[in-house]
Amino acid sequence: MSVILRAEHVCKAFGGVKALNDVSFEIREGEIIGLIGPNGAGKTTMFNIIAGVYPATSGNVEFLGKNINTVPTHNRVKMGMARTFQNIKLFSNVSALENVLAGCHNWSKSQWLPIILGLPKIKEDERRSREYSLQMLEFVNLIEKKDVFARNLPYGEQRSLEIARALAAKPKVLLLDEPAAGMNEVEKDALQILVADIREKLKITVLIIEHDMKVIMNLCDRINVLAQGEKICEGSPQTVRQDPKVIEAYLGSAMGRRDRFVKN
Ligand SMILES: Nc1ncnc2c1ncn2[C@@H]1O[C@H](COP(=O)(O)OP(=O)(O)OP(=O)(O)O)[C@@H](O)[C@H]1O
Repeated sequence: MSVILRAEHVCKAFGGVKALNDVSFEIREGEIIGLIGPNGAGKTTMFNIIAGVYPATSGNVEFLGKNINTVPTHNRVKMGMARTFQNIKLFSNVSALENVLAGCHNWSKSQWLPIILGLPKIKEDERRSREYSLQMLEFVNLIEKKDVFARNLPYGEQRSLEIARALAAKPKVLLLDEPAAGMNEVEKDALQILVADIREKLKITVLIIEHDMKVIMNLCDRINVLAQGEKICEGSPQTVRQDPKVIEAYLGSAMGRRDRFVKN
């Protein structure tokens, strides 16, 4: 399996706060990789650097063998990177289908002038975008809700819709930022099946930030653990679960988290 995404010696400082210090890891094609750590560990900062929200202070990010340090976010999407957000960012006053359609824009060639002119090529593009969006809604089990406004969907379905919109971009890598946050146990089980299907059926590589240890341990091939901006462990769920540094980091940040590692 070839390396699809690589972070090399990434550092990020926000004023005096060192959010990331010399963090390196790589993701191979077809893997589901976890990025975990206690609150403030630097997970979202790492995600934002990978997605191009802001640059690293130093270090490199490579995607598909190319250094992307200076590639803007929208071009990373075009290259094959899509993400969801910790706080859901849907267009709340439009339908589920229209939300997913918005995710197709990076490969659909539709532009406003040809649409107004009603050119046949654009009609064909629109038809393909709509067809693909419906397929993605079906994939995340929301086809019945295609005409429902995003804001009227239950929380778990809003998260699924966000995933469908990211999938509509036809990514090679999907970045999921705390997809299980706020979900009940039934929704979490469905999420695990969905993420496994994204890898198996759509052949998309996944990087996932998640606080829910059961979800992470069940899904991931390998896990990278951050604490206070540094990578303290990398390995299989089994390795990470038993690593004293990991247990210590979680214990240090919130008493009781150790139980979650030991039991799950
Ligand atoms: N834009 C910013 N400006 C200043 N400091 C920031 C900024 N973003 C993050 N930080 C700081 O960087 C550190 C890492 O934050 P980050 O959000 O990456 O952690 P996290 O692991 O995602 O935490 P959580 O699990 O709570 O979401 C924290 O100390 C945070 O306060």
